[in-house]
Amino acid sequence: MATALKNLSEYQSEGIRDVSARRFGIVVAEWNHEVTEALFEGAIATLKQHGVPDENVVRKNVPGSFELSLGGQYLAQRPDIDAVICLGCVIQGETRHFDFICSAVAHGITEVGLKYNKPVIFGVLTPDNQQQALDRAGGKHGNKGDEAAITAIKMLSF
Ligand SMILES: Nc1c(NC[C@H](O)[C@H](O)[C@H](O)CO)[nH]c(=O)[nH]c1=O
Ligand SMILES: CC(=O)[C@@H](O)COP(=O)(O)O
Repeated sequence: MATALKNLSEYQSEGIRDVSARRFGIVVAEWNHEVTEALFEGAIATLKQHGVPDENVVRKNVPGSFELSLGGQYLAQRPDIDAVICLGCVIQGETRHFDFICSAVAHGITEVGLKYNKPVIFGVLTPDNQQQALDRAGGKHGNKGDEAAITAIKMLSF
């Protein structure tokens, strides 16, 4: 279902376990920081709503979304972190660079989760333009950061 037909911040809550004692890593790409900071605010707010204290969250920044895979791996390999949330925003430009970044980071984040056998969440927006990004970072379509955080929580409830 396209995002335009659903709200990223709405979710079914049945089956969610208590995660207040679990520890989360959040990796935030600095590119398009207005958007990625909004994603982070959504993610941290969602974790707090589920009882996760600030001290149970480790935040690290990376330059761009391409680096989310390695940043996510740095955190996923830590025995004191139960799940990793990767937040980024890759906006289509004039060239095919967008395609290479999006493909690399999607595959990279997937590989990290499988390698370390723990949730590593793809919280990366891949819009055509800035407005589409803002609409999905606390705008009319909700917040991808909320979705990424609740996805991490649900995977820890597996
Ligand atoms: N254009 C965007 C980038 N580009 C930078 C890459 O992510 C990477 O940091 C660089 O290629 C060096 O390895 N990153 C984004 O997150 N969003 C963009 O729109
Ligand atoms: C996704 C990108 O790297 C992109 O913003 C770069 O823009 P361009 O393709 O016009 O060089």
